[in-house]
Amino acid sequence: MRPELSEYTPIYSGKVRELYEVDDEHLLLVASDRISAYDYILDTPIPDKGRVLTAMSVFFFDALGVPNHLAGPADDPRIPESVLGRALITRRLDMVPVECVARGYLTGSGLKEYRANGQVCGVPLPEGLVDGSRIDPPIFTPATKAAVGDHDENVSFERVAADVGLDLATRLRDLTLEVYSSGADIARERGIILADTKFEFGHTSDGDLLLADEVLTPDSSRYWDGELYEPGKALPSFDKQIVRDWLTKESGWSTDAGTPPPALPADVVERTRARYIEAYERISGLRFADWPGGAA
Ligand SMILES: N#Cc1c(N)ncnc1-c1cnn(Cc2cccc(F)c2)c1
Repeated sequence: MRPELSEYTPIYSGKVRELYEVDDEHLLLVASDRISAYDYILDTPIPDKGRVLTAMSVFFFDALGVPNHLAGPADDPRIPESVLGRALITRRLDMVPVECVARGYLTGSGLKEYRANGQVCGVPLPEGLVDGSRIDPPIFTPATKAAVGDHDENVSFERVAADVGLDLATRLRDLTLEVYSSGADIARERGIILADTKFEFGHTSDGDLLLADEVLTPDSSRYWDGELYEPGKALPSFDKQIVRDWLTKESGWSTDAGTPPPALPADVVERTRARYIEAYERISGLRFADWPGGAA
């Protein structure tokens, strides 16, 4: 008999995820079906988004073989039925207060910084790069965790070293670039570009540094369709572009409307759900139908 979610103490609620205390040593990390666009949490959920992104994290945790915070399987008996398939039991860690970002392509806030001063987080880049240019080898572009509702602030490696010490900053950088490169290689072989990603790490009570949070999901990474990739062209998001295009080109809403986006039509929801499943099945080579928590 599985416990009820109400038996666990909620300790954090993010835009699309929640964190609960299971016991002194363990947490329950829950991924919702909520989707965000243009800094809004949309009213319409995407069915199975939480389960697909949880399955993606588990695939990459297993594939990358890096010591991590997972403390049980996807069907662990401590996981309540109501969140089965979109929740994981993890070890409770002392989290390192650094958003560990790796970039293999120039876009977003990195592109904005580059256009202003030719570098990203203090890392100089060659002249002449454009939106979507490959950065090879990838670069470590850390950020400080923002308060709820704010954007993270890009910081230099030197600032991270000042905050957490040079040894730990160096380990965070090396691990971030190693894990990103390995994951991006796996995805690229299957036709999906992981342009960038954000990792979080934490320490056990024994002082071991573990990879935590979610790993290489479409919510923590930019997913691009490898078949469409060419530098200099605004690159659509593999998973979110259907929603973005409907909102800005068909719904009558605009990003400067000052009002929340409208509810999504059923076909946009279903096509978006299908894109998440397609990304998972292409990258993992597994069937989403085999993942726990599906309709009985
Ligand atoms: N992972 C992890 C983790 C851990 N293993 N131990 C202690 N703290 C965290 C932790 C704290 N904040 N977050 C972000 C986060 C993740 C998921 C859902 C949320 F609501 C919020 C993660």
